Amino acid sequence: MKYTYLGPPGTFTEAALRSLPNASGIQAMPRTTVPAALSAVRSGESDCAVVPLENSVKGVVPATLEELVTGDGPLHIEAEVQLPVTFHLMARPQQTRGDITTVLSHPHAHSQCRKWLDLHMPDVDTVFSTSTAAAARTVAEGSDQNVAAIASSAAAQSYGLDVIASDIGEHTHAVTRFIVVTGGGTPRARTGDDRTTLVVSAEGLAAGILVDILQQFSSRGVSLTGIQSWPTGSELGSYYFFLDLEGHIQDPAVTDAIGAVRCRATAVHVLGSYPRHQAGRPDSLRPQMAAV
Ligand SMILES: O=C(O)C(=O)C[C@]1(C(=O)O)C=C[C@@H](O)C=C1
Repeated sequence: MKYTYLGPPGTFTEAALRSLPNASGIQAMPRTTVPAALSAVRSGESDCAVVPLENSVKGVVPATLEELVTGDGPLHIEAEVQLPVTFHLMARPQQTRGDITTVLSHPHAHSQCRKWLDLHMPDVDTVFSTSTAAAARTVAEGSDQNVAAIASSAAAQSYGLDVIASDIGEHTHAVTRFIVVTGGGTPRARTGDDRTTLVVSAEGLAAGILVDILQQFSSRGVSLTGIQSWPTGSELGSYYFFLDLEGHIQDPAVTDAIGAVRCRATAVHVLGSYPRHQAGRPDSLRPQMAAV
């Protein structure tokens, strides 16, 4: 099985991929951006992509949401993985904090460490990179001694950097939710502890439509675990709604609620029903995944 992921090696996304139950049979193929990892799935170059979707501190990862909501071609969420993310400041060996004038990182990682930087290194410049590991690699391979990266301990090891400040994130227990995306295929079997993700478009519909849509879930006892809006691009105030809910598309209450939403919305696209992440659950991915 070929899996593209947000690389290079050493990203948190790679750690999520390596935590999958079928990881030993995966050919991991790093890509520079989330859209590139997902495009490979659409073109058939890879079977699956692992990408970050949201973080407990800084919220949704915009590049992933945009691709799921507006990208060309079918994408299907097959599984989710939640991983703790711990950020370290790292530099070339022998560099100290006082030598550093520029800090590189992914915008999501940087914003989780901004308070620490403001307090301890208020004068450094920030340069954004495509991922935390890309930042670490740039620091390791570049000629500038005065740069540091914010990345994982795995990235420090992979690129031969020294950690010069540990655990500098705003919240020590930050968690990122990653998703495994395929180009289609059969829905995951119901486990009894599932999540369903869908995109609802209510473009051009009357005021109050969002409340009406949400009521279709609450009146049937279906809990929403997340809602994000993404602009349709047609005019200010026009949105797609990205919904996460508890339950499987085959649960009667979920089927019924989605049917009622279809009657009200302009379009409904179910992105997937899949087991909710549980720490240590060995069956987050079905064993027959290899056959997808
Ligand atoms: O850059 C990485 O290591 C990633 O896997 C990306 C990413 C993100 O997109 O949010 C993943 C988790 C962290 O919140 C920071 C960065």
